[in-house]
Amino acid sequence: MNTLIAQLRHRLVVSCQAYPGEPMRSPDTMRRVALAAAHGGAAGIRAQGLADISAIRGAVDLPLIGLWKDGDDDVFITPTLEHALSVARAGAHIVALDGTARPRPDGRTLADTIAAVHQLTGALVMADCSTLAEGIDAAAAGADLVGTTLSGYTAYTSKQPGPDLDLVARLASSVDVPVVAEGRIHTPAHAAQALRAGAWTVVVGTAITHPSTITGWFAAAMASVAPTPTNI
Ligand SMILES: CC(=O)N[C@H](C=O)[C@@H](O)[C@H](O)[C@H](O)COP(=O)(O)O
Repeated sequence: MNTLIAQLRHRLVVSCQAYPGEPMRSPDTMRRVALAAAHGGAAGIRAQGLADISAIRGAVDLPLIGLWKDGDDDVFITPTLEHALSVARAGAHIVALDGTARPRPDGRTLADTIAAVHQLTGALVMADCSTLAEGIDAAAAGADLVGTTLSGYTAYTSKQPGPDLDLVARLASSVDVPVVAEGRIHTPAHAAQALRAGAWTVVVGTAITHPSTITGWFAAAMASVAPTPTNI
């Protein structure tokens, strides 16, 4: 077992991402968010974009999962081999890439892409999948970890309000590589359920590192309470 993967066993990975146009979209801000997550007990960090990956790698001494979201195509998470090599060279220990069966913009297969990342960089590969079949195929294609990241984000999967724990459980009993529970893990209880379902590690993003969304959750819950004469 690779030591980085062993370090993540039953531990929390915090995804530190801000989206285009958002106030927190800056490598230095994400570096600080990652440091805060490390301070709070995160065992690993997931980060998007070469500048963020590089800034976080220089500051936080934890396993780093890197990705590069690019393009308007269906396949947008580290869509090509060139993206994957850049992510590894920016400092990611683990390159997260689209692990679905959809055609990739550079025409390479998932297996070729994974083999080239291994050969040329020595980084590990996490395949972001949306179904059981994709996870099984990604493991067979050489992925070091398979994640449920894309469940609910492909045209052929439906988005549940919470995490896809059923997919976590079915993957965990079907593949020999560690399963990463990721996507809509919004509470500590969800994270514990994901471990019970067989996840090796759990990635939490929005619920820890995206204040705009979290603020929206609180505001919506409060807006749904109609004022009464006693609380006006
Ligand atoms: C589908 C997609 O693009 N997922 C991205 C992958 O890196 C991120 O936007 C998510 O924040 C991440 O997966 C963590 O999930 P959540 O924020 O739900 O805890």
